[in-house]
Amino acid sequence: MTGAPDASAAAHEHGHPDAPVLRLRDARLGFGGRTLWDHLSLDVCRGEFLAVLGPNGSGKSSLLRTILGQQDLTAGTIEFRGDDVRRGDRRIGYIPQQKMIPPGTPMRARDLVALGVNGHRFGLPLPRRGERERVDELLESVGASHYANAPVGTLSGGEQQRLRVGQALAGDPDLLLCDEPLLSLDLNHQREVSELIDRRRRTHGTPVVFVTHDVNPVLGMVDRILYLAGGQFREGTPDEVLRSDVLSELYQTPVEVFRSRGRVVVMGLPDTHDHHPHDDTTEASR
Ligand SMILES: Nc1ncnc2c1ncn2[C@@H]1O[C@H](COP(=O)(O)OP(=O)(O)OP(=O)(O)O)[C@@H](O)[C@H]1O
Repeated sequence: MTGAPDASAAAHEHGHPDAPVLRLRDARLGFGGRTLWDHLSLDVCRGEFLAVLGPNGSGKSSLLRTILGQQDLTAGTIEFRGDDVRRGDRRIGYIPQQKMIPPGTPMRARDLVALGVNGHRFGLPLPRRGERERVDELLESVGASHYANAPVGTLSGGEQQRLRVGQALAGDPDLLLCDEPLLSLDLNHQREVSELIDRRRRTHGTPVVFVTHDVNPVLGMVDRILYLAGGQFREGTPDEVLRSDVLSELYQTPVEVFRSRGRVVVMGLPDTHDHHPHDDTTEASR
């Protein structure tokens, strides 16, 4: 070490534009006798797209819950913008799995987005006029203006999911958490919704933590992968992690990773209790 100023250390000071937005140090999460992940140290910086992969039950959603302050770590620390995470922080936007809203639900498309703006659960409501303009702006930003007044239960899964993206952007978030937001969407809607998320990252630098079983729809956007399995994890670029040797070591069984036409295909995944039961070949990462 020299006496010269350490630029990378300075950049990690809270308030510095390059300081990590999210920082975990030596983090562990376990339930009962089971450890989901341990010694997890991770920085997520502005503009980054982190995909979180792994089989069922590996702790992907639980990781999001710790970031949302809904789940305490068993050990270690987690900070969002230099402070301990706290529940209900509006600076974190959350996009859940797409679940169909039943027809007949007495709510228009714009009402779903408005929930993110007028914040039934958070803070003071905006004046109605400002609220309406903000909702219009958000509807426009997710390409949903033309169905703004439609009953939400009559919309397709992809249309509803656009609204959830709009709702998540309402608080002008500094971090976007996505929990399998493309699940059960067709390929076109997968592309549209993932592009909306990626656009926010590119225009505002909002980092994205994206939980998914299938990395392929977002492979071109992903900077880094956190792959959880069997109480262990691997972290790195897609080229560093999505490799036969790395995943074989992680799963402790031979796994083969192929690239085909820009897609990742993983073969030989163990048929464990926490793995999707129906296949041992998948285009992705289960
Ligand atoms: N509060 C809790 N108490 C006890 N066990 C829990 C709790 N929350 C989660 N678990 C367990 O931790 C494991 C990981 O759950 P989690 O939902 O994070 O997995 P996941 O990787 O998101 O799985 P999936 O892909 O199926 O959504 C599961 O076995 C779950 O039952």
